[in-house]
Amino acid sequence: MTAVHFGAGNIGRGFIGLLLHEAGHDLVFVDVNAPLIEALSAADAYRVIEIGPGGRDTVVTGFRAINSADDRDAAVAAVATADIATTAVGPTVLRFIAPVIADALRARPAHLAPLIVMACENALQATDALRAEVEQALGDSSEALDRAVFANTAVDRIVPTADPTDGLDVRVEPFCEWAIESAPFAGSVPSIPGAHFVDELAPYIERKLFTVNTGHAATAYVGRLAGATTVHEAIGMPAVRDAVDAALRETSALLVARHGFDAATQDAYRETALRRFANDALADPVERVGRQPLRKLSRHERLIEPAAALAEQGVHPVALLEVVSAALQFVGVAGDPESEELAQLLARQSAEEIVDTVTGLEAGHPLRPALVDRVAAVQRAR
Ligand SMILES: NC(=O)c1ccc[n+]([C@@H]2O[C@H](COP(=O)([O-])OP(=O)(O)OC[C@H]3O[C@@H](n4cnc5c(N)ncnc54)[C@H](O)[C@@H]3O)[C@@H](O)[C@H]2O)c1
Ligand SMILES: O=P(O)(O)OC[C@@H](O)[C@@H](O)[C@H](O)[C@H](O)CO
Repeated sequence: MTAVHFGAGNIGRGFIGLLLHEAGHDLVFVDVNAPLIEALSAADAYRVIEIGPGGRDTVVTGFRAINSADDRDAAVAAVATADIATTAVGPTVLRFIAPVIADALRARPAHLAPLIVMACENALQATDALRAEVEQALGDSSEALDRAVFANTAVDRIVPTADPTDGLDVRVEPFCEWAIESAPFAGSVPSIPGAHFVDELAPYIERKLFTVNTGHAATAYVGRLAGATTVHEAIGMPAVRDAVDAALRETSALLVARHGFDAATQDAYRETALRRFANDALADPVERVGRQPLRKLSRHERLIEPAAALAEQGVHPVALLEVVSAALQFVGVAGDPESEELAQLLARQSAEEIVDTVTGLEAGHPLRPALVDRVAAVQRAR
């Protein structure tokens, strides 16, 4: 069995690659980072090191690596005969992966079972988004889509920015969860012991995105303004913790109402997330967790989506709006082009325009007046 994984970064090596290896797959990592591909090609093993209470080490073997920027044909050929193709490249990169998968489906031998495609990104319905890009890339040959099964997933494991001295080894938190929707497999789900299959993914991905990622983003944005450099340092500051806790109580109320979670179970899930953020062994920089503020402030992401849904129910999401204000101040971050773009937008556009271009919130939406006020206040303070 062979699995091709796009994106040999933190989650690629430290989570998805590991679980597919443990499921018995030979791995093919596809990436565009030349030094990383060279290092993987020269190695026959790397370690996944769990840091924090209960952590263990695992060795991953049985992989090869392809630089799709240099040898696109090799990437297409690998996917064309693989059993599984996964991605962990970031939601904004999926459109660059799609043409490779499209060409692989065109070339896929007819006798092979459908390719299982799963995007493992922090976004709602990321695999559906990838499928739409693949369909567009296929153009007139869209019948080739039948040679694949597309399944949405929710992935959860904090993997901080790699320490350059670790080489290919990856430091990860002990916790992990990979939920995969079962419906696309029509009763014949693949064997991935580290993952679990669920009838309906929406409750899982929304709970994860609007608890772990909303809380993480809140910790990073509010913490950075308070002078913290890491997530654990930030969550250790009482004022930051209160702000994060308040935002997560708002999203918890939404999740309980929307998906019928037991309130006590959601409370425990929220507390677990806060404990995970406090893992000082991770030393996770606030810049990694806050990265790409424009993506994180977009309409269906971890801040605006729950705030908008609450406003639609007549609830004023005051704590989430505090986090949005902090996110709007994630400017001047070296190596993050979205941080620079945000600064430019704040300088050049009106508050109304920024709400349109950054958050995409509809005209007449009940959250809009408060959001415009928040943007204007951040602009005035600059
Ligand atoms: N790190 C975490 O804690 C974590 C946890 C859960 C989910 N995620 C999600 O996983 C995804 C990846 O995050 P990460 O932290 O591993 O990022 P990362 O930057 O460590 O890895 C991304 C990799 O994708 C590669 N890449 C970029 N463009 C590519 C292309 N066109 N083709 C192939 N590879 C390409 C990069 O070179 C990089 O190696 C994101 O969607 C993120 O939200 C991350
Ligand atoms: O990867 P992002 O940029 O969407 O979000 C940053 C972090 O919140 C995220 O990577 C978490 O560490 C992860 O989602 C935990 O499962």
